[in-house]
Amino acid sequence: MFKVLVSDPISDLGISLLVEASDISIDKKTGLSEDELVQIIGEYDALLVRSQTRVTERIMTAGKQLKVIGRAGVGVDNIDLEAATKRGIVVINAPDGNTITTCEHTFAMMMALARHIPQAYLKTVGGEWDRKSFVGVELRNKVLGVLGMGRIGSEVAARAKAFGMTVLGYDPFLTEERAEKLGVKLASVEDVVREADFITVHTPLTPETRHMIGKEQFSRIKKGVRIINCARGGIIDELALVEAIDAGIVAGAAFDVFEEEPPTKEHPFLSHPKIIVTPHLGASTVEAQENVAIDVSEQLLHILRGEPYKNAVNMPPVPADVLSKLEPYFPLGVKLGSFAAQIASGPVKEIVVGCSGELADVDTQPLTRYIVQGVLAHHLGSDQVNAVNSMHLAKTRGVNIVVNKSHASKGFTNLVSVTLRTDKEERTVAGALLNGFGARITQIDQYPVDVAPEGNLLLISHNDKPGIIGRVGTLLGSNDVNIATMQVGRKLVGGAAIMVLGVDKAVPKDVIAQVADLTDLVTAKEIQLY
Ligand SMILES: NC(=O)C1=CN([C@@H]2O[C@H](COP(=O)(O)OP(=O)(O)OC[C@H]3O[C@@H](n4cnc5c(N)ncnc54)[C@H](O)[C@@H]3O)[C@@H](O)[C@H]2O)C=CC1
Ligand SMILES: O=C(O)C(=O)COP(=O)(O)O
Repeated sequence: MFKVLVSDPISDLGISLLVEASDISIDKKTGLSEDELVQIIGEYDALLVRSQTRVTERIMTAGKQLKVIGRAGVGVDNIDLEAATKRGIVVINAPDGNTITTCEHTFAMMMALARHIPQAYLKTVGGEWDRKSFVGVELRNKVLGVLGMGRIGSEVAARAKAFGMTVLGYDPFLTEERAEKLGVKLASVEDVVREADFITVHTPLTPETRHMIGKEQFSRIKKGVRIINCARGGIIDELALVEAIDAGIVAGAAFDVFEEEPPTKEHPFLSHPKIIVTPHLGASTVEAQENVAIDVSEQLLHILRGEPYKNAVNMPPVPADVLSKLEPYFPLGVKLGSFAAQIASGPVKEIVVGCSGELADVDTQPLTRYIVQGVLAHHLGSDQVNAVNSMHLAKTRGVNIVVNKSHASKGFTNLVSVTLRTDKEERTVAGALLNGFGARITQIDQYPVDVAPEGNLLLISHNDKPGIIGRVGTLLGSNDVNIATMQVGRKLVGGAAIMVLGVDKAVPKDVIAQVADLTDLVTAKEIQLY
């Protein structure tokens, strides 16, 4: 008998599959503190949650029998994935079941914002008949900027067209062809900021999306814009938004999510007349809750019964014999993928994986999964992509995967390479495991290098002229950026060259811009590999 603990409000109908299963017993205990969960989790094989329960490492350590954590929804930012993976606990989510519901909530918020419905309601039920203060705006003929064109963003775009809106879409995976299919104009964040009358965000919260609309964007944003966030708190800088509204730049905002949930009573959104809020209700419909609970219950049963399953967010199942040969290459694969994703500009259309040397005789499919994970995680968020779901995600986003194998490995026992083909360019990174030295990046584009793939790196392309290294070093030094390692690569004396610097901390954006402005510098890009 497997014991399942449901610790958040989850649809009864959705989990009827579990309730009726003869090998499952279910306990529902919602609203427990971490201490209370730690006390009881030891007897359970599975934990079923939404976003309220924070599944911490402490809870997992106490969950000695815990085999699976099911998230009835999309975001798994409330679950410590690393801790789960370390313990072999499979984390599954239900990414498709609440798409439409959240999209519809976005429209509810957009229309409530355009027509001041919450504010007008409050006055009316308070006994006032105020028809002057709440003159709204139409959606028709307005420009809607959608940042994040995944499941929810694409549905929002489709419905916006029915309202007669022009849709500008931005997503690192949005190609010209897909944009055309969706009837959306492919745009940059900058285009959206400058042109949109309404902006809605539908990305995960990642280091890249955090404050993607912040102080800097508000300084250029179209006057009178209205902003909606039904994705994750923190994508829009909350304080900068309040300032922009108070300065008369932004006309209003509608937020379902907060940087800290629940927000404190003093949170400026809660008393602002131009900001409307809901308490993370995006996924809260009868239908969505049934859908996500059914999805996650089905998978949970498969996992507990040892059957194949989908949508595992964390655990890569690799056969033992293959694992022993390939495992050392998995971290290198993720880092090569991530490195390539960080240097390539434009939506990725194709990932070409090269495995040469002894690896040519091994089933390298699991390694490919890790490389694709590295590429996709840079944009989709490292909590959403893993070696189990990376190929599926690449497929659903129309990214083609090609694998080339060869016994010739340029003097290395094994060489792994990743080439990304985007709308704009083709970029290659290769690496190997060197005896006694560990993982190394051995090639960037056409240049041979020897770089440890870790920490903060600065990739500079420049003209091979005397003095350039000194100028870069002086500029970084004067900005308190310490250079730990340096590699220079070139094909021809005096020709195009690259420099890869390992630096002790993240380099501020303005310093990178100054580096890029140096004489004989072509580009400067920071790469983070963790
Ligand atoms: N308010 C609520 O109750 C709910 C919130 N959500 C949240 O909504 C968000 C979107 O969910 P889905 O559409 O299902 O996810 P998805 O994974 O299908 O779409 C996210 C998209 O964001 C894109 N993206 C990543 N970085 C980006 C960047 N820097 N700029 C622009 N786009 C970027 C990705 O390429 C991807 O296409 C997630 O954060 C999810 O947790 C989802 C359901 C309910
Ligand atoms: O699915 C998601 O990402 C959500 O944010 C929904 O959260 P919830 O299940 O309503 O607590």
